[in-house]
Amino acid sequence: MKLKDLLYKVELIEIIGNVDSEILSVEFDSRKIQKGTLFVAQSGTQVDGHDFIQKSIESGAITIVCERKPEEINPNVTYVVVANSSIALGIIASNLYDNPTEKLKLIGITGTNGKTTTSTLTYNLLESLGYATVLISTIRILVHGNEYPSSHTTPNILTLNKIFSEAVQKGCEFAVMEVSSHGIHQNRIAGLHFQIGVFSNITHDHLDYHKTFAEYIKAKKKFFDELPKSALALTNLDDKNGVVMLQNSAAKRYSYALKTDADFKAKILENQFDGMLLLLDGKEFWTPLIGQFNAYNLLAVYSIAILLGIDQEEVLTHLSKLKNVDGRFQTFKSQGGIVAIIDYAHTPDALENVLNTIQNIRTRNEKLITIVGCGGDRDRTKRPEMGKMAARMSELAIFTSDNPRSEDPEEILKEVEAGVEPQFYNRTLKITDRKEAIKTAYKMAEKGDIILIAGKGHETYQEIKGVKHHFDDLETAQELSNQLNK
Ligand SMILES: CC(=O)N[C@H]1[C@@H](OP(=O)(O)OP(=O)(O)OC[C@H]2O[C@@H](n3ccc(=O)[nH]c3=O)[C@H](O)[C@@H]2O)O[C@H](CO)[C@@H](O)[C@@H]1O[C@H](C)C(=O)N[C@@H](C)C(=O)N[C@H](CCC(=O)O)C(=O)O
Ligand SMILES: Nc1ncnc2c1ncn2[C@@H]1O[C@H](COP(=O)(O)OP(=O)(O)OP(=O)(O)O)[C@@H](O)[C@H]1O
Ligand SMILES: N[C@H](CCC[C@H](N)C(=O)O)C(=O)O
Ligand SMILES: [Mg+2]
Repeated sequence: MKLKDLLYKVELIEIIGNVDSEILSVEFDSRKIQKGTLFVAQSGTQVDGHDFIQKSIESGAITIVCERKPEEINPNVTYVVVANSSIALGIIASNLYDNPTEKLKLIGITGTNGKTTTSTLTYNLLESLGYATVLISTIRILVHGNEYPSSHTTPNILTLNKIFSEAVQKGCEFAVMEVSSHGIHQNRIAGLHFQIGVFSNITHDHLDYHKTFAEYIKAKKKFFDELPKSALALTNLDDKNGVVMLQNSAAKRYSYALKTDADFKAKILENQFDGMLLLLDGKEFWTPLIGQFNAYNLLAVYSIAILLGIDQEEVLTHLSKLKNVDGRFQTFKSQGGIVAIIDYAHTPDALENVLNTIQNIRTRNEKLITIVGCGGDRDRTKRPEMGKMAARMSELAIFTSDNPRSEDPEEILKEVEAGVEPQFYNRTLKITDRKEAIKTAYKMAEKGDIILIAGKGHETYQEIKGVKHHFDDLETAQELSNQLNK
């Protein structure tokens, strides 16, 4: 594509050189440059891409998009100076792939918890209704059933446009994606054309990155601030920040809630281990999904479908057939009658929600054993909070490793244990090896007891010092319960 076509709608400060050159590829990483590449230099959390401009030219870059021109100008290279490189990259990426999101109805879901669940359920609903759809999620990327590798909750903007463009070619009509706060803050969604923006909730997470809760809220709010007038914005009014999120949005506003008046409402009539009976927008509705948080997720999915103009009866019929998302309150009953619950709760709020859900359903004639840990190189302030919740709300809490990454697992666990209230000290154990922790839980459990294995959900690895070792909570629970005849 010609450089001038790629730069259409990019806010330019200065151009040095020829804009008629033919660009063969676009990259933001100097290590991936080939001949004829346009390199976008952007500053990051570790290094500044501007420091790699020279290297990228040596590797074949013929155009540099940057915020500051280098001191030395190469006469064979075109320099495009912009105010913000990552926003420019978003617009260039859209142009490169012929603006695919203008041809799709794109739904973006943001919030601390519930993004994967809500986006996956929305994808499953739309597909079951017969609409070809794209899903971009933490667990998987699906283009009308075809799976692509997924490494981030919100991939980079080049990958996103590439996938959306393939989706358009395959005839997809809808796209649903998770929008993470990192993604918003780093402009990984710049230039995308959203039809609906959804806010689920905001609680404690990622303060290592955003520093303060106010900055974290600001990052999420930016998504709604930037939605166009033609878009719809849907918020959860039961969340303290549900109103604030949309207050500066030009989009048409809608709301959902369980506890207050809203455009879309639901009420839990029955909540059991095998499902829930809901009153959804005035209609009784049975779902195999469990727990209040899933009532929110289902209500959000229902609202999205209605806002997309799909018939209510059809939506309810297909919605009631949707099953749990992998690793989200996934239950496994062993031959000895012990119930394991595998859940991705990795924030204090999610852990509290899951424990509350279990408390509301259990008979209390049984023990609840919670196995939990906290990730390394992630928000450390979550650790004592999660330790406190697990010990307070279970008969036994076993603290164990959850992707220690570059950190010492023992040190992470000390920070988790530090949150335990003194009256509950005798309810906790520390078993650093996750498999040993699960084994101990099964050894101590009897028929009818519940083991909550939290934090890793669908993950199939344990990341230690840069190496991902195979580890799967569900698989391990199945294997050990069998081995122990439990
Ligand atoms: C903290 C963070 O989000 N980092 C992301 C960010 O990297 P960065 O800003 O650190 O990049 P950097 O290394 O400083 O480099 C700056 C620039 O120089 C370029 N560079 C760098 C080196 C070089 O030799 N040449 C070169 O050109 C880089 O390509 C980049 O453009 O931009 C990269 C490219 O898009 C991401 O891969 C990377 O994700 C890292 C791996 C990551 O772990 N991110 C997590 C925290 C994340 O994004 N998580 C959220 C979900 C969180 C949640 O809600 O639970 C997600 O959306 O997945
Ligand atoms: N609507 C919700 N409100 C609060 N907690 C929820 C909600 N939905 C799910 N959870 C809890 O949070 C965990 C993570 O859910 P999910 O993966 O859907 O969230 P996410 O926002 O995609 O997370 P991530 O940011 O890590 O991608 C679940 O395992 C469950 O414990
Ligand atoms: N998207 C989240 C997932 C955390 C999952 C937990 N298992 C961990 O590794 O901390 C993150 O990267 O912070
Ligand atoms: Mg997710």
